[in-house]
Amino acid sequence: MRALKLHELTLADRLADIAVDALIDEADLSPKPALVDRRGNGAHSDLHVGLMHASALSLWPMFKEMAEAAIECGEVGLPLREALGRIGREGEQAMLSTTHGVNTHRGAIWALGLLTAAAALEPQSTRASALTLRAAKLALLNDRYAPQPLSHGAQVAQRYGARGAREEAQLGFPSVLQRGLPQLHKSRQQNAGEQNARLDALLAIMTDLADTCVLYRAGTEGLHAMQHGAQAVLDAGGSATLAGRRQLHELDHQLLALNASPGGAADLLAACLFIDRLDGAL
Ligand SMILES: CC(C)(COP(=O)(O)OP(=O)(O)OC[C@H]1O[C@@H](n2cnc3c(N)ncnc32)[C@H](O[C@H]2O[C@H](COP(=O)(O)OP(=O)(O)OP(=O)(O)O)[C@@H](O)[C@H]2O)[C@@H]1O)[C@@H](O)C(=O)NCCC(=O)NCCS
Ligand SMILES: Nc1ncnc2[nH]cnc12
Repeated sequence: MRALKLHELTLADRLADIAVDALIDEADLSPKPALVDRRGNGAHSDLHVGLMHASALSLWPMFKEMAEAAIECGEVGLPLREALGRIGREGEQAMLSTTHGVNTHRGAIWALGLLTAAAALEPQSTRASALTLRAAKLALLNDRYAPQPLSHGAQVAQRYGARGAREEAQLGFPSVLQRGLPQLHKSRQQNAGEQNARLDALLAIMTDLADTCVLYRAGTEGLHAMQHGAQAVLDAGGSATLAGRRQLHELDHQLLALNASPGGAADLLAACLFIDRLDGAL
């Protein structure tokens, strides 16, 4: 059989590769506070890094199908939004059957699904601001077939009036654009090293996010601990410094004690890594 050459990969193949790579890089990044990483399962009794990898890989066909739907539709509109909703729901089922029912990547399916479709629509225009604007326009469209389950996010919205994953996308991913990506670039410029730069980007996202996972598990006490603790690491010089590492260690302990897992921030770090990796890749 003839070997497949790299240039024969389709745009949809390459976007699915980049999305899955972003998820695997997020899972592997260590030490993340109270999240699953290479050290252990963080605040999750039912997760480990191998399951995060398996979950990420199970989503490759879904990301490819989302990119193909965007190429076929050719524009932001209801047909594409509803196709993404259907493909996303099927992807969630693939994820749940891989993880035996554990929600590993629901938020990531949403964020990376929108960004993958936005990139496939205009592969020559993947600058962060243009890409997130197209993704936001998609997120603002109402999928008529979306079920309205009483998700953790919906319960938290009722209880605290918090903005969740839907609003983050509809606003054009401000946590990624205004926090994660600038911090990633800043820490790289300061020669923090790639892993520390990614940790700093995660912490920057955590400083301001209304993470519905944290709110659901640990209420406003958990959210304040996450936001203030993340800011304290950055104020101490970031994860590449000794003082910053001490603060990071402290944050890990505090969040574990509160059972507060910043899963939404982890998904948005994956979105950040996806956008970063798109630069010049298509
Ligand atoms: C439009 C949807 C986002 C609707 O989903 P939902 O109503 O569920 O919205 P949220 O709960 O607000 O968010 C969904 C997931 O997004 C992550 N997230 C949380 N906060 C934010 C935030 N502020 N910004 C961005 N993203 C956020 C989070 O995902 C992570 O949490 C997972 C674990 O959470 P949970 O299930 O609560 O698990 P545990 O606490 O561990 O449970 P227990 O052990 O206690 O039982 C974690 O793995 C991360 O993934 C939220 O879960 C959208 O999802 C939707 O409509 N989907 C349907 C189909 C569709 O359209 N798909 C996309 C097409 S592009
Ligand atoms: N590394 C991680 N740990 C726990 N929940 C997550 N959701 C997405 N990534 C996660």
